[in-house]
Amino acid sequence: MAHGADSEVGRLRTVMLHRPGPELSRLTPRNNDRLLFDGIPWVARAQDEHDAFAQALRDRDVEVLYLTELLTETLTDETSRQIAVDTVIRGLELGDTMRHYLRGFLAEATPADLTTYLTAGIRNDEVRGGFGLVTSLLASDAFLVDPLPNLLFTRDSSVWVRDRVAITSLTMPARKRETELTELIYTRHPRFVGTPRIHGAHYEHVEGGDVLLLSPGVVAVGVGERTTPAGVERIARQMFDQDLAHTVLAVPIAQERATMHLDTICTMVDVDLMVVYENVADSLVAYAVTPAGLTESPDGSGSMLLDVAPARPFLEAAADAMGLDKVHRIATGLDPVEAEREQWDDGNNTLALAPRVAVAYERNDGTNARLEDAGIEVVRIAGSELGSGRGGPRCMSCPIERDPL
Ligand SMILES: NC(=O)NCCC[C@H](N)C(=O)O
Repeated sequence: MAHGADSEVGRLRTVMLHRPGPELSRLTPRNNDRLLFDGIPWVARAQDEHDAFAQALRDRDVEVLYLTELLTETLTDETSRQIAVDTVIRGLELGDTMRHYLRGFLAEATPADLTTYLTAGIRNDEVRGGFGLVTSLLASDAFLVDPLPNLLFTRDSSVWVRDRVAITSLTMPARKRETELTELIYTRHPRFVGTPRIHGAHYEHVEGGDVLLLSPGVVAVGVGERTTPAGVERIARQMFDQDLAHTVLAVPIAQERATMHLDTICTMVDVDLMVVYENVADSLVAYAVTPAGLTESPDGSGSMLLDVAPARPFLEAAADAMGLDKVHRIATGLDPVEAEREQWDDGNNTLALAPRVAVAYERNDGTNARLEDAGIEVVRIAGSELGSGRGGPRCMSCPIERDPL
């Protein structure tokens, strides 16, 4: 396959990252909660940490694509620019006077500048026209176009399942605009034109951090703060319909910030081995969803029926669906307090580069030691600043191509 992935651990060939940029400088103690950061990152250090992450991937022969470079290349095309501008000025903060001004202003911007406006946003005191009620009444540092600091977490705004890409449907208002950018890239960038797509931002909520490709044909989807039950139902039907999966495991997770996505609780480091947050490992369950034929309707069209098995322990249900005797697990921490600390700091959120080789934040000593005890090669990266948005190596990466298992 030209692009795509059918597992979490097949050799990683191509990945999309986002190097943190001016959008991070928009964070203040007044807006960081709304913008889903737990602190105010030191931007230059975050960039250094991210560059080291990208270099660690390149050192392993992984092709690193940057979201903003793909976007800028996409925006060299006039129709793409038009779509991007039309979409961003739909924002309801603008009012028609400012909308009219920004339409003209953004249409004149270079592709690189337009990328910056789309990602770093536009503050009220940065515009040079469109003055009126909106500019007068909004605070000078209010955003006319919100910044997207969570673009860093490319995992969530799109996900490849075999040779298709799913544009996801993000839940949190601060992140919704991210999929306007991924959709534009996957629809109009020459590298991706014609790529078959599933799901979409207009559908029920599904975020990429909740989607784990356990093995070819078996997909686990977390259901919690971000992905809804209806979202899993929607994406499961599409995956069955297009032969992308034979089993979807719907895995309820606590609707809390610490466990916002399934990949904050567990990630795969080998074909039959996961690192799992020990404090919840024994209580995680899964509902196995499988296709159960089509209903007949009078007009001859059918819709797919789903069989939903009763809840079972997650790792048992996973092993059965994957055709394995057992899925083994490595604990984030044996001591519950260490486990809680390292889970919070994304110790579970590893990015496999190949079976038994995984990138992890260096700070999670206990978890990394356990991974190494189990024979996993741990590629350590710094994440003191990157982690302030609550995401680790898996969250910060969207695999575009992995070798099939
Ligand atoms: N897959 C992930 O767990 N992504 C991390 C997303 C962090 C981001 N600040 C958010 O709250 O959405």
